[in-house]
Amino acid sequence: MKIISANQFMMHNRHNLDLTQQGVALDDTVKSIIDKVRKEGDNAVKEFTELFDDAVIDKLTVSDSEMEKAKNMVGDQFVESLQLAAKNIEAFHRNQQETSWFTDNPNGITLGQKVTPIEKVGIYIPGGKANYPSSVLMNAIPAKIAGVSSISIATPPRPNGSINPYVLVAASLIGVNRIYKMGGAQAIAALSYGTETVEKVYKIVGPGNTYVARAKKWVYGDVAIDMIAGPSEICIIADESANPSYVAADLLSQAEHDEEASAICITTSSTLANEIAAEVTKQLSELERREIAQKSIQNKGCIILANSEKQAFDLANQIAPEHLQLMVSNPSAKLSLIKNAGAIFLGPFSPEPLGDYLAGPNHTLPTSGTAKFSSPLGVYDFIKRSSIISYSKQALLEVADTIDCLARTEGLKGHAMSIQIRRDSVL
Ligand SMILES: NC(=O)c1ccc[n+]([C@@H]2O[C@H](COP(=O)([O-])OP(=O)(O)OC[C@H]3O[C@@H](n4cnc5c(N)ncnc54)[C@H](O)[C@@H]3O)[C@@H](O)[C@H]2O)c1
Ligand SMILES: N[C@H](CO)Cc1c[nH]c[nH+]1
Ligand SMILES: [Zn+2]
Repeated sequence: MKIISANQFMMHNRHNLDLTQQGVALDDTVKSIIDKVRKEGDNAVKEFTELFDDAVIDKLTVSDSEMEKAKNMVGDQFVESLQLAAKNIEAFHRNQQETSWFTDNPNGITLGQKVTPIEKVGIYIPGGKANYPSSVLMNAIPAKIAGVSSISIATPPRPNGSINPYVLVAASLIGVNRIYKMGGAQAIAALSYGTETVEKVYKIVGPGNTYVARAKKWVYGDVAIDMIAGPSEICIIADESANPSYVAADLLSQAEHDEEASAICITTSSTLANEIAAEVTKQLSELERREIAQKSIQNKGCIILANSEKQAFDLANQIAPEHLQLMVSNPSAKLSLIKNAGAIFLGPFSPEPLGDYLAGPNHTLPTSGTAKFSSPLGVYDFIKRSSIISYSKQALLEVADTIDCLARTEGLKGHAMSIQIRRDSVL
């Protein structure tokens, strides 16, 4: 793993931003997939599924018998683990529930905000390079708590046309309405615009690779999206108190997701930097997904040698990583230095995978620097708010002249008339 200075990192990043050709090619691919699915519906989805997932699909939906078969394929330990994770995720997300509120004033004015669940939601569950039953829990549980009545899952099929049984069992545990065998940009397009089989949804949530993340960006506006939740990222700020083997393991935990994943460590200690680099090499050789992790470490991984603690935190805020681990002494005292991160893990015994599976907070998190303005997925992503305004006759008469003045100033006589007609009818 390369060790570079903060300046080298900044230069490299600037250089990377200039490499827009890659982004343009990705956009062209994604846009052409979306257009074809809009025009040709199911047939296009099936064509892309054959091309990208190597699977020939007859029916796009998972049948009841496939669900039953999946339940017989998974072991008790998995189901028990899933149940414990679900319990923690539900308990955490219940705190995010929002309710309608109304303010009643004595002069006949009632104002308020009505909270309504979004009716139809599509959840993308990745499935290209790994299987993510945990993402089913992370996305479907907050949707259920919010009261979404129609939940559709889209996830890519395996080459034999089936869906991973662990994903199906997780979906059955939470109770979703339908599961579609489709992945990538074609799934995002089908959920956004509908096809003969796929029901159009109002909002799409869930993580995915660069094709999925980019497709969500392109359909935004025709449907809502949660955020850009693309290839996984971890940034670890470590000081001399950190155990290099823990740091290396945590970096690799995210590198193994995808060649496009990013694993970065920032430290002021060159001794620690060398120890972490050596550990990464050692632990890489023990990984099953060695090739993916190795490419990710080569492409996007680095250890940055900062010249001060302030520079370390400034850099982390600039990167705005999906996951930020503080492997420093007294980590909670440093929380106030962090402005941008999807999830923050404090101390040596709060490693990132704890959050991926079990702790309770959501693992669907903003990537690519979007933690500067986005939050983790939550119950709040599955609701919308409507304002409530109710005035009595008397209350309206008292403000009629004020509204009249403002409306006429804007040159909107129709607005003024709407008030005047009421005032004149009661005077
Ligand atoms: N940010 C988060 O919250 C979060 C959470 C979990 C996982 N992730 C990320 O999700 C991603 C999962 O990726 P994955 O690949 O395993 O599954 P995926 O389901 O996201 O992607 C697989 C799909 O990508 C499409 N695809 C692949 N190659 C293509 C090509 N050349 N042209 C067009 N389309 C192509 C195919 O349609 C395929 O079905 C990883 O990057 C992981 O790090 C992120
Ligand atoms: N680390 C991923 C989010 O970037 C979530 C995940 C699911 N399973 C394992 N990891
Ligand atoms: Zn992970």
